[in-house]
Amino acid sequence: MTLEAIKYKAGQLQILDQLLLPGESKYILVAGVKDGWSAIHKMQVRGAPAIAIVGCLSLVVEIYDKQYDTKVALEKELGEHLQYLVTSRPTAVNLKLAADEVKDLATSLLNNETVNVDGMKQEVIKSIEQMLEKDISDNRAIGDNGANALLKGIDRPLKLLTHCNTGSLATAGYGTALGVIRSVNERNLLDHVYCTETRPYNQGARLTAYELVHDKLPATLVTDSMVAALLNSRKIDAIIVGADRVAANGDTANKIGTYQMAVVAKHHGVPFYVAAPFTSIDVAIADGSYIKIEERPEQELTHIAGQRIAAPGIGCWNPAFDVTPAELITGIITERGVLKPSELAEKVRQK
Ligand SMILES: CSC[C@H]1O[C@H](OP(=O)(O)O)[C@H](O)[C@@H]1O
Repeated sequence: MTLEAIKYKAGQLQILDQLLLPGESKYILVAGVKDGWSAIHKMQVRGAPAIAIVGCLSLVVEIYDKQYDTKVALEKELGEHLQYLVTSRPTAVNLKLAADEVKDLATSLLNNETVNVDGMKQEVIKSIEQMLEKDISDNRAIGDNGANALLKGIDRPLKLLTHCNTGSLATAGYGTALGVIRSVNERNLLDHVYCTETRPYNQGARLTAYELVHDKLPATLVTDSMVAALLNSRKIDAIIVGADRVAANGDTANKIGTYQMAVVAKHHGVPFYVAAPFTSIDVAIADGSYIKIEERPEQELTHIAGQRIAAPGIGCWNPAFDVTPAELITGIITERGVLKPSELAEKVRQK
């Protein structure tokens, strides 16, 4: 079993085809931005941070062996590729923020007369390659900050519930919400983790269960519809989920089903945490009403592994995400600490 979603070295990029998991562990080559766009759009690679890293690394693959006559030509091509890549999936903000950073770097290098075109290309490649290590270090920090928050005032093992997949298969490694669960376990204070199957793409049943079994964590798979019964019958200490886009007021877009879990958590007095790096926070939007929610093909709802499970002819609605209002969120666990939703915008501006 492998948990490395992304394999990159010196301009060569491969991704673990997550559409085949858990049955088959197969890497596919990403030979440039068209492959990158397609792999993200088809969800062969998914997860907000992983989408940003694979999108940008596909750009590195695209330009790695190319020669450019001028910095203007290089900057123009970078902008065109990045504009294309960000159309692969609309809800997670990470790829857009990463693309903006690369574009800003390219513009800065274009205007720096001490840098030639080859130097500009190498600087852009280096900045993107660094995203891999930074994501892993961010996730480790999120894990520690989250474990500290969940265990504050508690000296017994925890029962936790999570949704979708937020582990090594959604990031460059370790994970966000699943990283917190890993950090709690590293302190020998994880009693049990419950993961939802996360219909219709089944990231929980196919991917999170895969990671939990790989790590030999005490875990139980439940259906999305069991969350209320689970909180009503077993003492769950906290729910912890990931994020695809957090607005300035703390409203959070995450996998469909997250919102109703937050409502149930409120009803049962269970703390509800979002774990996300600052690369998932979009202070350019005031609240969750501005977040575009991706709608996916109905086949993802009507079929499982190519087998039809829904009556032919039935209409379908398949939003991939929903928005949890900030007032239902206990805290947002980031690499820079655990923030109340109301503290977010100021903390991000402090950069
Ligand atoms: C670590 S962010 C993971 C985030 O992304 C997932 O969505 P998808 O599988 O459609 O890319 C889900 O919302 C997770 O919380």
